[in-house]
Amino acid sequence: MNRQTDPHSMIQAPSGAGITAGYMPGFGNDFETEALPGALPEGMNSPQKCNYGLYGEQLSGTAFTHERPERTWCYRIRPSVKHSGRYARIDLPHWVSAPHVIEDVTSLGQYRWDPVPHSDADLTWLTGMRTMTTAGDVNTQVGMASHIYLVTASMKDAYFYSADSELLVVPQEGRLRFCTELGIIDVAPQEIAILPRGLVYRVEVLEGPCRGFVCENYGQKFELPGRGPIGANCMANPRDFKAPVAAFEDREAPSTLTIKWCGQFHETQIGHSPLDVVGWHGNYAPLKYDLKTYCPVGAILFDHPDPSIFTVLTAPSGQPGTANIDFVLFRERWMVAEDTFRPPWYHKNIMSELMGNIYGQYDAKPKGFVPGGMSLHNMMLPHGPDKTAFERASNAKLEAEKLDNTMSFMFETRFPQHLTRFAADDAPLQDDYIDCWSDIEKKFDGTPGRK
Ligand SMILES: O=C(O)Cc1cc(O)ccc1O
Ligand SMILES: [Fe+2]
Repeated sequence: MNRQTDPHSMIQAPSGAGITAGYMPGFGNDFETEALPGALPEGMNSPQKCNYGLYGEQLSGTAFTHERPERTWCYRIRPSVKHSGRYARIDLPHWVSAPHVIEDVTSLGQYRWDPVPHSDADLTWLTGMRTMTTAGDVNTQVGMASHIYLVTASMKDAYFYSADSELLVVPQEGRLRFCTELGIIDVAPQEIAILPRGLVYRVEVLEGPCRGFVCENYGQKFELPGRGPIGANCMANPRDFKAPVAAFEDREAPSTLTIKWCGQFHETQIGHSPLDVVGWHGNYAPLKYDLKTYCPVGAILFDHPDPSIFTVLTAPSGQPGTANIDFVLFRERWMVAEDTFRPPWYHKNIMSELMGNIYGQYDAKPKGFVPGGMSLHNMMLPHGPDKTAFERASNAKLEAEKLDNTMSFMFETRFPQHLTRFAADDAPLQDDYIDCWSDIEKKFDGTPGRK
């Protein structure tokens, strides 16, 4: 075991070979991992004294009485209560929580934004978060918020956790490192990270500038969708999700811990790094997932299935089949359906659809929906292919065609999404978006026959 001498570095298990992220496969597994041999007690959770003088501490992500509890036992250098214990309210005006309905902002509409540009400012994970929409209510743990992050600076002696939410991070540009209590997760575009509620972490820039999307889930955790008749394979496979191996910092340094709690931000001071968990076991852990391992299943003869066929993760709302949030991925795939209008159909949906483009071109919108850009088709508002996509798809010679150079996603929630002031006024809203449908022509002339 190598002990790093750089006070900012982490001791890494099991190789000690420096700062690299190591992972264990599986979604919802009961993991166990230790950065020093014997850090985990054998066969029990609360020995009278722990090895190495560690403190045992449980992080509960579900009620104690939940029928399938999600919790992790941490063995750490100091218990988490060892901070100043005084919380001072701070302002992060761009990170907004539901309910947040602004009187003079109209959320009813079809909206699309160009990528939010970077600025010259040094922005961290906390100061670079820009809320676009909110839905539901953070206080009752229902709904979500969508954010864009613009991050150019690492957090230094600064840590964060959200008591309000689980964060689903979808990078579009740059590479980020999440140094968490339970280990290190690195993410790049075409990967995602899931950071559970209550987990403390610091975010570092590995390669900047970084831009991406965040779905802040106020409700029940994301889980893998039941695959029903599809069976046990394809879509997202559990083994492709990776939890980090234990890694810890033994570092004395005056530090700040920021907590998001009921939509407000509070700071407290701490004299050491809180990333001091030497070993842990349990099933409540951060994860990463490579979106390129998502195996899409689709129509192999005719017609266009509902986009739920592309669900990567779903966060239940308590009403079966009606998610608080579905995370849906539109990636490269073959289009083979015969005598079929292949792009998404025109539709209205009770769910609210917020989309982001990770790279390439989306089939329903060949122009205008660009990488880093977002769109919102809110509850029960009609949308569908633009004029160009419609004409092309209804006249194309239907051969097997590979949809290449495409990766977009959707955060789809059962709740209407409300625009923030930033989304309405500051972000690059495309005022002419709805014109993409304006010259769709009337083809009906009363005579039968396909036109
Ligand atoms: O609106 C969208 O582009 C997303 C979407 C895609 C699709 O294939 C079917 C329905 C749907 O809402
Ligand atoms: Fe849609």
